[in-house]
Amino acid sequence: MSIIKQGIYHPLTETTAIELALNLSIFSEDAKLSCNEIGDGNLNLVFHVVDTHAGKSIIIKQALPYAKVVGESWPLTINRAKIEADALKTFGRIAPDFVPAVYYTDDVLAVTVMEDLSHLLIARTGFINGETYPLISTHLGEYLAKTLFYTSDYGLGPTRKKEQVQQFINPELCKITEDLIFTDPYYDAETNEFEEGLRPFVVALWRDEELQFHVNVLKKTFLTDAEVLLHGDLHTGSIFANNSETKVIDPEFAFYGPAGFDIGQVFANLLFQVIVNDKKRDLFVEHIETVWDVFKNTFTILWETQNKEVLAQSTSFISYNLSKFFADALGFAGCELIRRTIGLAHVADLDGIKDEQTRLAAKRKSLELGGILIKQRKNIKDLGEFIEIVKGKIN
Ligand SMILES: Nc1ncnc2c1ncn2[C@@H]1O[C@H](COP(=O)(O)OP(=O)(O)O)[C@@H](O)[C@H]1O
Ligand SMILES: CSC[C@H]1O[C@H](OP(=O)(O)O)[C@H](O)[C@@H]1O
Repeated sequence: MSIIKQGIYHPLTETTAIELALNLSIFSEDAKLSCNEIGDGNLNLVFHVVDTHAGKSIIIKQALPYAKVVGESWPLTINRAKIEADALKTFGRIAPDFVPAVYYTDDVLAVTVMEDLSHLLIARTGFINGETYPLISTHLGEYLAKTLFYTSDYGLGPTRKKEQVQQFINPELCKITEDLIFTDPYYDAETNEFEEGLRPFVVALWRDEELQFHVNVLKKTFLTDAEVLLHGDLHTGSIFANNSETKVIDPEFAFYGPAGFDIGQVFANLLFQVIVNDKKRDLFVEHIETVWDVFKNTFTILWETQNKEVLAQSTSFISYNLSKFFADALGFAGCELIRRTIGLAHVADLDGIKDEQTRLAAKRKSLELGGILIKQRKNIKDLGEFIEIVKGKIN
């Protein structure tokens, strides 16, 4: 008898996840499946279902009706599973090399069944273990250029674009970002978490009116600039990699926002390695340079060859757009550095440093660099100047 209740949402267990997998005809009827719940993110359940005999496996991801990291006291729409599945399909059509295949979705169960990427490692974990993934920045530059161009008015045309804006309305997940990235770190909010050794720097940050003005401006950009379909949470914990492949997962925060947001999150999460990884610092600086160079070159080619807007193809207009994306990206990178240091959701790059003084020094650099990028973003004229500022702050 089936133990999956039809037409009703309920959280899966390892047993019911196997039953669901068998019902999908991905495995043979007599397959002996094993299943482990492997979710280590803040929000969802992730089941790894394996048929060892046939050498086949899948991932079943399910949204819970609350944020897993906090519990049932933080209710959260399960519609995020549909947003994530739709975004994976959209980005998968645009940049198939960099996105896991989606095999099946169920909006009632809030389930997405997708390609198992277990042969790769989460990039943040790989970096902390000493990997540098030589192709990751080339791949991310191409992924960003394609997804951000082909979902814009210029790549999609204004009518299709408006339909997609509607499809990806995602207020509850956006509100998390609005609070955790653009609001809570800048006052004494309950959600903040930081070590006492940082308190004098955090209090100074709460009193910094110039910083708050610029964060307000960046938040307004995030709230109002519906430029492109964003991944919306593009940190190195949302990227699987090895030395030849890169795959971007977990776009449940997808919505139409400013292109610089995804680019800035990539910059910031590479900057954490620039800050903490003394031995391989230069390689991570090069990764940041490569992300921007590949993004800029690929985006420019797409703009010049695929543009749906007759009048948009002037050098001055592409240059205007790239300058806006760059300045926004620097500001959003600054916000990500600060919120991952003192806000609710931290990063293992910083928190995993065992020695207290080394850890506090790294966190101070993250806060200082974040503040500079937020305040100076419009004065930093190019990539070279950005890198000079980073090196000046870190060394
Ligand atoms: N397609 C996949 N293949 C293999 N493992 C995956 C896959 N998707 C997610 N995982 C595993 O589950 C973890 C949590 O997934 P993620 O999508 O980041 O969840 P959350 O939305 O809760 O942050 C990842 O860190 C990874 O270990
Ligand atoms: C309560 S959500 C906090 C934080 O978690 C999300 O990350 P992930 O789903 O990758 O674990 C996102 O970054 C949110 O800001």
